[in-house]
Amino acid sequence: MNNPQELFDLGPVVPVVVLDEAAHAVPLARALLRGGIRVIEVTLRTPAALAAIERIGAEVPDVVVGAGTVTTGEQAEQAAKSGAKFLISPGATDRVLDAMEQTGLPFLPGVATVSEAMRAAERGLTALKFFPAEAAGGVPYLRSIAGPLPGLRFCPTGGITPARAGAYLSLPNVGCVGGSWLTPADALAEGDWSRIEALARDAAALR
Ligand SMILES: O=C(O)C(=O)C[C@H](O)[C@H](O)COP(=O)(O)O
Repeated sequence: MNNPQELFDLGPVVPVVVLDEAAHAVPLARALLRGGIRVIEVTLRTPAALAAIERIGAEVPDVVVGAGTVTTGEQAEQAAKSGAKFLISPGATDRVLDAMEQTGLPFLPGVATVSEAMRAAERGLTALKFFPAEAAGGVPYLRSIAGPLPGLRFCPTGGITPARAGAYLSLPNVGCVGGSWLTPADALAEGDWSRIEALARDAAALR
């Protein structure tokens, strides 16, 4: 995969995961895969994240694993070294954009305003994360900007629930949605993989 638009073809929902234990990475990825989810965003918010990315890449090759919460250039490099197949950032500073570009990996920079989206487009970036989706205006916002910014497609993330996801996915400028609801912290802590598999199955059927 080298085009970020291809991320949108991996399925309607990108699970956003916070992993405290690298040992949970492989059983989690397998549970998501059994439920029909082929993509996973491991957020770089915990010390276990890079090892988790490495393990999923090595042991669950049918899942496309990427890194989320990329907020520094160094994190972009580290994620690429750990085998991340894509990068996702909540924002779009020049430094982070440069670093993500340098990895050669497909990436989704985060934007929340029209000017941010236009700045990204000026760099040739047309696949973007819309974050924080619900707080920044949600479905009506994305619908409003589809006219003036017809070349851009978004992965809205932030505050999206299974009940809200369908409305986003019906918009022409939405490629997929991201969310942490598929991997609740208590299910992860308990190793409740069947619950996660069921949540994944419902999410995979969303579009
Ligand atoms: O970590 C990142 O890169 C982010 O930008 C934030 C996450 O995508 C959201 O926190 C997920 O949102 P929830 O589904 O509301 O939990």
